[in-house]
Amino acid sequence: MDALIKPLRGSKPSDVKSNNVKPAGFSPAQLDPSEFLAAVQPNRQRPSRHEAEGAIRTLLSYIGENPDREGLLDTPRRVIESYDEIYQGYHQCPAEVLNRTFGETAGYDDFVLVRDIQFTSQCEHHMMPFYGKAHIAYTPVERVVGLSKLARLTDIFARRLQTQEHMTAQIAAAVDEVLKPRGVAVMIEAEHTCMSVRGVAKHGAMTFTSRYTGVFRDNPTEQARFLSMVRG
Ligand SMILES: Nc1nc2c(ncn2[C@@H]2O[C@H](COP(=O)(O)OP(=O)(O)OP(=O)(O)O)[C@@H](O)[C@H]2O)c(=O)[nH]1
Ligand SMILES: [Zn+2]
Repeated sequence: MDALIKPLRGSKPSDVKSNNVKPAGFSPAQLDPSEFLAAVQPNRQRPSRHEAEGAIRTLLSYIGENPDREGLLDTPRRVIESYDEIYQGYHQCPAEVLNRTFGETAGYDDFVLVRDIQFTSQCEHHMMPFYGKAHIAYTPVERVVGLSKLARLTDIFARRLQTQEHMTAQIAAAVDEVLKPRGVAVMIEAEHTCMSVRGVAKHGAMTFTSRYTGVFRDNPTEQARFLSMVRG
């Protein structure tokens, strides 16, 4: 558990010398929560910022551009800065945000649902955005977590290269592992730009994924209540 509470990496995204980051491989059968939370592989050499900006110059040349023309001179810097932002989840610890809980709940024992948590993530196949809403419910045992922390948790996993299935499972595993509730339900609905602005080019197609544990998995009534509240 200690390893989950500590930040995944000690370094900031802007550090020049630090370990490389890489999402763990995912197979749907992989149910060990610690696997979901250990999302980075330490001890890999991370390229310097200068090298990363050089890679963007290479890409600019590849698409047929002149990286030395005035309008593109600062583009490699901007792109790497935007990468630091949209991939900052590799440097944040899911367990840390869920650690602060409150015990004065006057015996509240129903589930807590935070619906419509908007997020943007990046698909790991094309490095293109997918975006939508996450709905997260859990049935607390004595202590509850601050509501904003479920949104922060969503962002931590969204700000990594993802598949929607992996992100759904990771959120559920993190809540399960850290809060140890009676059950967790996570549903994500999202549009993938790799499917709308390129390739098959189907605008508006929405993908739904869900993951249930504990009472939401075992009790059809709880699952139905969750679904009806998510649908509003
Ligand atoms: N299951 C899953 N698939 C995804 C996700 N994001 C993107 N994909 C899909 O990943 C697949 C990659 O397929 P490939 O055939 O390897 O790549 P591609 O030639 O670019 O595929 P097309 O998108 O069909 O042009 C595509 O079908 C994408 O729609 C996701 O979150 N989950
Ligand atoms: Zn994609």
